[in-house]
Amino acid sequence: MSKFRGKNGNGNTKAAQGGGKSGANRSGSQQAVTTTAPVNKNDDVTVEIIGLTHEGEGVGRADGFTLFVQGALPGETVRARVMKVKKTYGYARLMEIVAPSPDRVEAPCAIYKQCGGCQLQHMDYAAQLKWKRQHVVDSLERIGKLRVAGAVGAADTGTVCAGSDGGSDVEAGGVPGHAVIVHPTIGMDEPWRYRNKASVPMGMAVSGSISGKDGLPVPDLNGEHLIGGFYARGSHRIIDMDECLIQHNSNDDIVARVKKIGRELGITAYNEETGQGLLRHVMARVGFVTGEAMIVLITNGSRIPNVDQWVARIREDIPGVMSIVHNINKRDTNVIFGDETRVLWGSEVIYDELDGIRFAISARSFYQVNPVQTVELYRKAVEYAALTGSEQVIDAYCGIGTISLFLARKAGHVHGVEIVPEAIEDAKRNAALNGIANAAFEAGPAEVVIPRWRQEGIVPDVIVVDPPRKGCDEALLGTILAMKPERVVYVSCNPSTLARDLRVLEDGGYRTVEVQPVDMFPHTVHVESVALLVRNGTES
Ligand SMILES: C[S@@+](CC[C@H](N)C(=O)[O-])C[C@H]1O[C@@H](n2cnc3c(N)ncnc32)[C@H](O)[C@@H]1O
Repeated sequence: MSKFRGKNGNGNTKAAQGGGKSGANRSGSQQAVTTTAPVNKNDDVTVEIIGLTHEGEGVGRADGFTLFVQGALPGETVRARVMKVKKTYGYARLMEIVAPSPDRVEAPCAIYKQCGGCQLQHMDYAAQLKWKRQHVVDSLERIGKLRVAGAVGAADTGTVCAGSDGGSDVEAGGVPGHAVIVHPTIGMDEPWRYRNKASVPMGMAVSGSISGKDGLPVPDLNGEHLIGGFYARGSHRIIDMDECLIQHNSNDDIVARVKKIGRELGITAYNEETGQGLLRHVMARVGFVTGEAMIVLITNGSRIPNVDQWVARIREDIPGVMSIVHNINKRDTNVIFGDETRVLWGSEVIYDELDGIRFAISARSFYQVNPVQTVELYRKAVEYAALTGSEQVIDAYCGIGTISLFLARKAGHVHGVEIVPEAIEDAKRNAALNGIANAAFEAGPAEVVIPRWRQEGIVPDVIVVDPPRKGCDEALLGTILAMKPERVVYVSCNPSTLARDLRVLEDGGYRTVEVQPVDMFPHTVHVESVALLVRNGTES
């Protein structure tokens, strides 16, 4: 039962039923019960929250009308102010928690409410893990039309699909057939300070009482100074910050010091509206095992004024930095990196280790951001591959060869493919660095390279895929079906595209046996999973 009480003097009193059986969705493609919204902008309403969207917003309903309330948890009664009303749903701002959920905790981050980086700090960690598993289950059922063992259906478990991730056009509930086991999410013992990489956007703010080194005033840039932090929720407004509780301390320290040096040298930040200004992002990366750090200055221009001073000051002020890199991005884009990268000082790469394997990582290469959980994820992928030492394995979307080298320790031969040429250079270097001779790498789109490998006669026993959020290319899925490996191991950072692709593989003759969610991103809504598929008829 959800209660909505209008308070804006428009004469409406809202009282309504909530808790329908199917998931809410913003696109309105499901049955829209109400065409005229029973609430108006600026109404203060009391809402019982019945679920959580995949973006982490609480969901309340009135007569089938849905309100999304950021910061509210399932089971809570909250007072919220209606901010936006669309035809079949609206958004409301959390004003007061009338009756809290037992899963509610105090978010420890001082800027949690403004910052868009984390979405679940207000939820107990054990509840986050449970919710993430349910998110995977929902996606498999709704999008993949898979039957999940022991699943009771999304609407009964308080999870609501927001629709924007592709879950809107199918009904809740699984289909008859084999049941997929979805394991409890593997969480962290210490779910803070887990990120090894920070990519921090830079901006300008009106100067206050900022002083430079030795208390000297910083150069006057029309009364403004350099700031840097993450974007406010749902905007490109930068929240200046010096501490992020999910970042490794080294990254916080680096970004804070680089900002300070930048201020003292009179560096301007790029303004995405005018296209003027220099510094766009500062990226800091640290090897958890080695302690080696890399700094990347991403600028809107080829020349950094006082570059020698920059480098000298960074080296002087920040111990542990092994690599200072400059990347040039002059484009009007949200993409962080441009195409031109050069080393300003030190090494082109830093090193880190995962499960005893050493990796060289260059500025633009993908490297999982949570190394503790990465080891869990990769061990599970290797377990699912069930290698005996003789198998031919393809690792598609291999990045710098991380999973490939884990697999190579147990396989006959691993063929890795990745679209970023620098990452493939790193992968080759990494194989050599670890004395691994049974792994070869090729740069190019997986959907082009793997069909060619097929023509060349490569017959894989196992194919591992770890695509970006958009999932596997259709042509690649077709090639996997044509190559008929005994096992497919699918590593995914997006349950929606995972479910979509599992359906294609199931229809092509594979059976999804089990899925293991892994919490790579505590306190955010993101969840990583690894799925095992076997070819029908190859396993009882
Ligand atoms: C989620 S990351 C996984 C990387 C690696 N498996 C790891 O765990 O570090 C996805 C990778 O796919 C690469 N990629 C994106 N599109 C691709 C494509 N069409 N073909 C091959 N690689 C691609 C990206 O550059 C990125 O390195």
